[in-house]
Order: sequence, then C-alpha cells, then structure tokens
Amino acid sequence: MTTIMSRKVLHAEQAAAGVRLANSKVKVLQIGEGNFLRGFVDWMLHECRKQGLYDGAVAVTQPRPGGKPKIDALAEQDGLYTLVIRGLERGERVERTEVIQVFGQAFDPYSNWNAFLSLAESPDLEVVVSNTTEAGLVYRPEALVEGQPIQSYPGKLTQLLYRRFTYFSGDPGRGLVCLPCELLERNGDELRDCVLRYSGDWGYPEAFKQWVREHNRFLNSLVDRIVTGYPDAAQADAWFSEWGYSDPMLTTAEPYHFWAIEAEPELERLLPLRAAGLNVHWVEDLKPYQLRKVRILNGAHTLMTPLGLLHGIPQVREAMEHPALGRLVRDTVEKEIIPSLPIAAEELASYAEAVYERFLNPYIFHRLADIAMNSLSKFKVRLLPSLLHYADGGQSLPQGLLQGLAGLLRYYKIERVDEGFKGYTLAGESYMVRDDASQLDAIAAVWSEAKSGSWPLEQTVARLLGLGDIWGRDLAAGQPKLAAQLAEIIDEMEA
Ligand SMILES: NC(=O)c1ccc[n+]([C@@H]2O[C@H](COP(=O)([O-])OP(=O)(O)OC[C@H]3O[C@@H](n4cnc5c(N)ncnc54)[C@H](O)[C@@H]3O)[C@@H](O)[C@H]2O)c1
Ligand SMILES: O=P(O)(O)OC[C@@H](O)[C@@H](O)[C@H](O)[C@H](O)CO
Repeated sequence: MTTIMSRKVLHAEQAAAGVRLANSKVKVLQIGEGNFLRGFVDWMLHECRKQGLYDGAVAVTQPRPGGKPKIDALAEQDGLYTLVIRGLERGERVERTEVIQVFGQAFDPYSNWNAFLSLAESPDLEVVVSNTTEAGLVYRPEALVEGQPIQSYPGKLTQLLYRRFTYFSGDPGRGLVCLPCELLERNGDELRDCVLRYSGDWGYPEAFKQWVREHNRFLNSLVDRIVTGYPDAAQADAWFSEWGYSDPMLTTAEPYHFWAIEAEPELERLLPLRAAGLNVHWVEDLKPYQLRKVRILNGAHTLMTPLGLLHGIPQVREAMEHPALGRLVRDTVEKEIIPSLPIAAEELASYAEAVYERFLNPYIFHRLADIAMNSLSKFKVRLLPSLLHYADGGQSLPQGLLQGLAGLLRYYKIERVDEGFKGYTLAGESYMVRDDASQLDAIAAVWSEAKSGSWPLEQTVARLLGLGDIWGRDLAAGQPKLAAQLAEIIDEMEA
C-alpha cells in the first residue's frame, strides 16, 4: 500500500521547515479548502516562508458542510499537500513540485464551532482570506442560534468579528484585514456590506458596526492563475510512484500568477508578497485589471465551454486548437470583447495574446467540464456585459457573442432526472449540468413545456431569454430579432 502524504514523507530539509511551521503562530484564517486557494495564496505564503520573510501559519476551514472531506484529508496529512506547477515560462518548459507547508490547523467549523470562534480571541490573527466561489460570497438571511454554526461565509465572518470586538473591548488595533479572492467585482466591498447586513439582522450595537467599518479592512482584489486541481489518474499515479507517496490533496497549476490588491503597499508588513518576488500589485484602482481579466480571460472560457462540450471537446487547449472554435474565440475576443472595453486596445490585445498562450499550455489539462459548473452566473458576469454593451448602445449584436449565448442555451437544454439535470451533446452523449437548482428547474420547465406543446424553437428561446432572474433582466426586451437569431444558430448547430 502506498504511503499517504504526511510529515513522515518529508526529506530532512522539508522536515526542518515543518518543525518551524509547528512553532508558527496562526496569523491567517483561510475560509475555503478549494484548489484555487491551495494553488495560489497558500503557495504564495509558502514562498514567503521559504525565503524567511514570513513566520505566520494558516488555519484552514471549509465554508460549507460539503467541504469536510478535504479538510479531514488535510488534517490527516498534517496540513501538507503537493503542488505541481507546470507550463511554459519565457518559452521554456518548467515543472516544479513543492510540498506546501503553511497549514498550522485544518478543522471543520460545523463540528468545532468553538474552535472557529476562539480564533477571534487570538492577538496573533491578522488576515482572513477566502474563496467560496461567487455562490458563497452572498448575504442570505439566517437566524442566530447561540452555540450553533452559521452557514454562510459572510455570516461566519460576522460572528468571528463580533467575538473579537467583544473580547478585545472594541480595541481599534485588533481589526483584521479581509482579503476575499472570489471573482466578484469589488469583492471586499461586497463582503463588508454582507457583514454589516448580518450585524443589523442580529441586533449588534452601532459601536460594533463602526469598529467593523473603521478598524477592519475589506480589500478588493483580483486574482489570476489557472489552477487545474487534481490531475488525471495516469498522471497522478506516475507522480506518486516517482515520489514514493500518494497525495489525495495534490493540485496542479500554471506558472503564471497575478494578484492586484486595491490597497497601499505598506500592507506588505503583514503580507510580504512583493518582497518575495511574487507578481502581486498593490493598486489604487482595481477596475481596469478586473475588466481586462474577467471579460477577456474568463469571458473566453465562458464562450468556449458550452460550445466545446456540445461538440465533444474536453479541454481548453483542444478548444483553442480546434480550427472553428479556436478562430471563434480569438475573433470574438479581438473584434467584439476588446472594442467593448474602455481600456487602450493595444494593451488589451497584448493581454489577449498572453491569455491564448496560457490556454495553449501543453502541460496542463484544463477540463471544460470543470469550467462549466455554474455557467449561468458566470455568463451573466463574464460574457453578457460585452453583449449588452452592443444591445444597450443600439448596435447590432455581434456574431461571436451571439454564438456564445446560443451555445449556452443549447447546453442548458436539460431535463430533470433522479440524479439532477441532464442534457445531450450534439452527438447524443448525455451529461449532467451543475448549477443553481432553482434556475435549472426554471430552464428545464421551459424545455419540458416546449416539448409537450411542440413549440417552435424560436418560441422556446424567447421564453428562456425572458427568465429575468437568471440574466438580471429580460434579454428579449428591446431585441425583437434576438430569439430568431439564436434559434437559427442552434438549428445550424444541430443540423
Ligand atoms: N481554479 C482556478 O483556476 C481559479 C482561478 C481564479 C479564480 N478562481 C475562483 O476560485 C473559485 C473556486 O475555484 P476552485 O478551483 O478552488 O474550486 P474548488 O471546487 O476546488 O473549490 C471551491 C470552494 O468554494 C466552496 N464553495 C463552493 N460552493 C459554495 C457555496 N455555495 N457556498 C460556500 N462555499 C462554496 C467550496 O467549499 C470550496 O472551498 C472559482 O469559482 C473561481 O471564482 C479559480
Ligand atoms: O474558476 P471558475 O470556475 O470560476 O472559472 C473557470 C475559469 O475561467 C477560471 O478558473 C480561470 O481559469 C481563472 O479565473 C484564471 O485566473
């Protein structure tokens, strides 16, 4: 039987770092056990620690009950896991394997709610990082029950801050720096607003709200790195036999990394990220970085994913290499998305070139099926604004973006089955769609009605465009030809 990753498998130098970690105080609370944080923030802190620039440890917890198996696995592995960074760097192939040693604690906040809250009483705690996806950084009203864990991430943070406020009697010097990494515009502002809403709901005093506002920081930031998670089984097995241990928490990532944080560089005293040579930027205005990345990189992913999956293309690189789909992605980015952005076109064009190169990274396998999760909310934030730029400007809607929307509607041609929501590729292969259940219900109901009423496709599309809860508005309003245009594209796809 293969040995599983733990302190026992470390070689002498790594083991020495492990001893240093055991003596480190927890300075960071991490809400999120997912691949991204482990391939990005934790790797960065590991780099800082390796260079002797940082002596803090991280306490990691999961934001929802479903994350428990990974937290348990991390705890069983003494908080250790392997990260493999693979790709091209200045044209050269690189493959670096690191055992990331930053987790001083890994615990389930649902069965250890007190352990979670007692972190608030630590004078060493300075920073809270999170990544709970766009679905996790939301305000969802919840009753406060003494001794019971709060479900939502912002609600948990509110409780933690309130305990800190009362424990340190509102000491202004005990505020925390919160660094949400969720891909939401102005994620820090959003988190602060959620905390203040919960504080209102739970009747916390004005003095607490003032302390939250004035003595805690909620930083807006934008992260960028393609973290591809656990590799395919053959690759994992090959590495495990080379290393002599297996690691269920193994994750993989590209070499490229970028983090823009809207704050003053003096915060390096808490997080010496630039000092460690990392591609981190303390910036005054995050907006251009946000727009550039979400609309171009994530927009391109969101465009290629349903179309790629419908055509049986499994991963990003193959989508980019596909003569028709690759061309569509590049044309849409260059002729439709870039002109819709209020940033110098040459700068965006060179960013786009760099993105294509990252997509074509021959050493990583970025599954479209992974990117497909929650495609509705991704489309709304990442691709739809580009389309609305034309629609709201009274211009005709460009072909590439229309293809993207048509692809999404066709990918979400679903029916409810016991296991969830099922769709079929153009070749008739079945797949399951993972997204917000109530939105999927609404979509499946339209397709089901359309089937029993033998509606023409244009009528079905019009009904789907009218699902304002999904898109944020009725997409057909003011666009009398849109349903027909999309129906024609879907018909052509299926021909
Ligand atoms: N993987 C990447 O390349 C990458 C790069 C940049 C940004 N991101 C962002 O990171 C997010 C997570 O990606 P990942 O690769 O770590 O995925 P993952 O599936 O490994 O982790 C998802 C994390 O979000 C939590 N989560 C999921 N749904 C939630 C919900 N409804 N409420 C609260 N928490 C929830 C999970 O518990 C887990 O901690 C993505 O949504 C994306 O916005 C990912
Ligand atoms: O991580 P998601 O699922 O929100 O989005 C899928 C990809 O677009 C995303 O992970 C990018 O690879 C990433 O944002 C690059 O920094």
